[in-house]
Amino acid sequence: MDALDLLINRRSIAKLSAPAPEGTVLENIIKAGLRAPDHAALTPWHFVIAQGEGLNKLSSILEQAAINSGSDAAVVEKAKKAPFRAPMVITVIAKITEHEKVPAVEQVISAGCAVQAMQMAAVAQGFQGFWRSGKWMFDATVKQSLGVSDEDEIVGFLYLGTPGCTPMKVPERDLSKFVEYL
Ligand SMILES: Cc1cc2nc3c(=O)[nH]c(=O)nc-3n(C[C@H](O)[C@H](O)[C@H](O)COP(=O)(O)O)c2cc1C
Repeated sequence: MDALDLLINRRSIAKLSAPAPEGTVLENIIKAGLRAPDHAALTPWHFVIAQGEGLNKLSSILEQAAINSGSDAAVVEKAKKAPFRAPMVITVIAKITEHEKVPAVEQVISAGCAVQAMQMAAVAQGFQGFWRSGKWMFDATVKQSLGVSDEDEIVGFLYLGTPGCTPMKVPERDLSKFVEYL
């Protein structure tokens, strides 16, 4: 797939089914994440891959977080079901290192770039993805259960799988509304 075509025409797909990427394809996805721009070579990335039994574990973690936060039954049920929207969910974590020249926000941005790169690598290899967030990213139960320390940040849940529909048309955007020249 042509790189520019991928960057310009990519879409996210929420409807994802099995199979999930595996083997070399999955390795390429992780490698793409590890090529995110990285000020001072801090490598501020950690990936927790859930598939199969891992999805059940993630589901239990989200369910427990919803219960602990006093959510009503519908919210607990929604949290419990969330991971099963794809055959694989990769939780992407920004591992923050204190550094005099690289503030935490730069490291979070780098981890965000990793998510984008991983989604693109999935698409380039015939799979698809959807970057999700939500309040559980910031939840103490979720962070603790996934081994995320207080100073580190979950930047997203990257859902990956085989596209279950054709992507929607790319929105037409008027460049002049987004760009100006000094
Ligand atoms: C940090 C981040 C978090 C997101 N979280 C969600 C989410 O929780 N739910 C959702 O429907 N879309 C979320 N999105 C947006 C989708 O991933 C997707 O980009 C959007 O549906 C637009 O589709 P497109 O990528 O095909 O343009 C998030 C995007 C980013 C960058």
